[in-house]
Amino acid sequence: MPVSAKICGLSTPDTVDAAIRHGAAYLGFVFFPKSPRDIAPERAGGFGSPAHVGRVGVFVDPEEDLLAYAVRAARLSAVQLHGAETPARVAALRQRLGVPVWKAVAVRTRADLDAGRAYRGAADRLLYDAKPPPGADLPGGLGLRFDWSLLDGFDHPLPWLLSGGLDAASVGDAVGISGARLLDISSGVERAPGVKDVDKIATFLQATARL
Ligand SMILES: O=C(O)c1ccccc1N[C@@H]1O[C@H](COP(=O)(O)O)[C@@H](O)[C@H]1O
Repeated sequence: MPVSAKICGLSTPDTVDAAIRHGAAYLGFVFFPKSPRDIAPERAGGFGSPAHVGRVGVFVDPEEDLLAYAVRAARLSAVQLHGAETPARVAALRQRLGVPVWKAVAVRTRADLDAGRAYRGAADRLLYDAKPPPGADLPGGLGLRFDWSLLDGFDHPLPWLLSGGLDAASVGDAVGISGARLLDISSGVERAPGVKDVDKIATFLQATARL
């Protein structure tokens, strides 16, 4: 099975174009004012994309009105919830929004991975990301990794993707150790926080396509 990727935190036409041209399966847009990658829903909606490329909105404990508006304005095909959303809230939002919901699970230990089981029947997919340090400004997009070997042999409750500190140099090990078939990357294709780099996007997607 091929390995595919979501390029997250896009905010300019040239980087959206690079992600599409080099074969990203998903484009990610961050709707979180504290993030250097925050984008207005209407601006994200202005970026065209072919039907086979998904459009994922990243939110952190969002207000329902923002969510519903962003799904429409940015033409989202899925929503990624990266805060402390409970299984009940995830299930309710999934019903209300009518698009698949991905729930981020912050991982440092095996027990953290097990916490994702509570979202079976509520979320469509789990996204395993590194647990941020206490007091971090952001719950994701920090370029931090967790121990990928925790995923080796894990009995996943839902379809899943791997994120956290990926880059072109490490993606082979990340996939080999974790068994991931879908990856999510943000910092690893940037030249500064929030500034995506078209060459890094191309290199990462080319490295992923060779796996
Ligand atoms: O990218 C952000 O700014 C962000 C803000 C709030 C929640 C999640 C965010 N990004 C997600 O973080 C992971 C990992 O990113 P990185 O590759 O380690 O930089 C990824 O899932 C992004 O979707």
